[in-house]
Amino acid sequence: MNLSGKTFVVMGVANKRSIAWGIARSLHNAGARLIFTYAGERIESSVRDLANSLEAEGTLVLPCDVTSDEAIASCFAEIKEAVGTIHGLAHCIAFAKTEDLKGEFVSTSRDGFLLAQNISSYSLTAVAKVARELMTEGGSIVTLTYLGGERAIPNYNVMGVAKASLDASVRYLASDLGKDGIRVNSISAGPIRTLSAKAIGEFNSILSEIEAKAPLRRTTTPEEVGDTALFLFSDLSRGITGENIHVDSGYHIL
Ligand SMILES: NC(=O)c1ccc[n+]([C@@H]2O[C@H](COP(=O)([O-])OP(=O)(O)OC[C@H]3O[C@@H](n4cnc5c(N)ncnc54)[C@H](O)[C@@H]3O)[C@@H](O)[C@H]2O)c1
Repeated sequence: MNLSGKTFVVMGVANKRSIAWGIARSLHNAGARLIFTYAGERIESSVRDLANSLEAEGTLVLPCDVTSDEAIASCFAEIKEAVGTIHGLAHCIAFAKTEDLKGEFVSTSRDGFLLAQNISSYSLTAVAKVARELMTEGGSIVTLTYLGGERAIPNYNVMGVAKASLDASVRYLASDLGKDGIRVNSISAGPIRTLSAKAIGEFNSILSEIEAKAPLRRTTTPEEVGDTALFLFSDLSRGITGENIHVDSGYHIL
């Protein structure tokens, strides 16, 4: 797989456990140039350290809080100025209030519901709108979803509803952007212990269930997700758009 000469935006690295970091490493190993975006000064140094550890020329690290259209516009204006054209974008962003990731979904507040939808689902459309302008040679957009958007999974609650909306957005965006040669797909990752996952109630028991019952009898790694993203970013997947690929040791078939 050779992506040298191509530039990819990776949104959502927080630390070395982030799935976005797994995707970044797969892209980097294939020779791609990377642009990282992050939200909040709190994680800036961690993202910069990881980006520097790649020792790759031309890597950029830019702020982009996806709740702000102005922040998205200014981030992509900077990207345009620096590289002109991008070939792909990894959207690895989600957030919900901890209190909405346990107990009964029926207790979800209006605020909590809208917050999860805004950051975890609408942001894909907000970003695709501006990224499209930079994908002048066509492109590939990949987002991350979870089985909790297809089924009611205990504690996933408000995030499951946000993922269902994200999954539908993938189909509508794929339908709109196909004529520009831009493909839009998702990866439904099996549970991985990351910063965001820590907020989900009884996450350890979800991991144990996968180890005990998934066809492959093991949990998913960020590297496995990264390599599937690499496939979706490459020409090998040129006929695929609007699709969701489960990278979950086969758990979803049960
Ligand atoms: N970890 C899992 O088990 C799992 C499984 C399936 C899907 N996913 C999805 O993978 C994606 C990445 O999550 P992760 O598990 O790697 O956790 P993570 O905590 O490493 O990444 C989540 C990222 O979202 C970013 N983010 C939150 N609010 C933001 C905002 N307003 N603007 C910009 N960025 C913002 C955070 O800064 C962080 O970098 C998420 O969409 C998550 O739902 C995770």
